[in-house]
Amino acid sequence: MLGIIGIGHLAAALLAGLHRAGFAPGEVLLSPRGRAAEMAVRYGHPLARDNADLVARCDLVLLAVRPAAAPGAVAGLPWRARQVLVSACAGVPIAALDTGPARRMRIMPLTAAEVGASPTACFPDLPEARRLLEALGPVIPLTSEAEFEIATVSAAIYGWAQDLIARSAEWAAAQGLDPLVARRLNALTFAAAGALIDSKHEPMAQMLHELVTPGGITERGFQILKAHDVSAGWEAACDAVMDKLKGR
Ligand SMILES: O=C(O)[C@@H]1CCC=N1
Repeated sequence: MLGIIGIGHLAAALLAGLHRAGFAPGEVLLSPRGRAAEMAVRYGHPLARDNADLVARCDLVLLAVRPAAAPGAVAGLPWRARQVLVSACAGVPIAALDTGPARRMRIMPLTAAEVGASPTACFPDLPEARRLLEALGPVIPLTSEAEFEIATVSAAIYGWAQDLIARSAEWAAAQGLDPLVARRLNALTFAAAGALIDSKHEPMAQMLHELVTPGGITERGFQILKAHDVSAGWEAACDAVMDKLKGR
């Protein structure tokens, strides 16, 4: 059975993704706090008495509490060998999670798991968690915890991408486009850029070069973005996220 400790926004998205992928009510046990009661009613999953009860009854335990609470949430529970803890807590090193004989892995799912579209970074890639991860979207295995940490920055980029979509849609709506049309157009435009790049192997710079018509509209916008040093700001934001992750 899969147990989930920490039923907040992320777990709610993951539960929706699991439901969509066909996980049955009897396959998932929820720790009783946060939004657990609401999720139990929505999907029919039972509630554990407490975290010790959950760990005693589950082979796979997903941890989705706030990072600062992660070490305390797993310490002192009745962990056994052949059990796996899957931590979705950004920036919390494996070494900070004391699970005794149970194995540990880290994942960084996105809330798009709700629609089966989360590219979920993981380290190490333990087969016991494969069915769980594949239910959420494409699995991106990393080969070291240092690599995984770099991949974790994408979870912040995901938020910035949503902000760019929101601002582009708001701009278009302010110009007179129907707000729902603007929202859909911009969401699908960002998704389209990602889908094309992910489907090809040619250098991204070459793809962009082919896209940008000399003297055209994309080039005009790039001139303004460059004048505002947007690329430098973006890189500085990524650096700051990395520093924060390392400080946890
Ligand atoms: O902002 C955060 O720290 C978490 C990780 C990625 C999204 N939310």
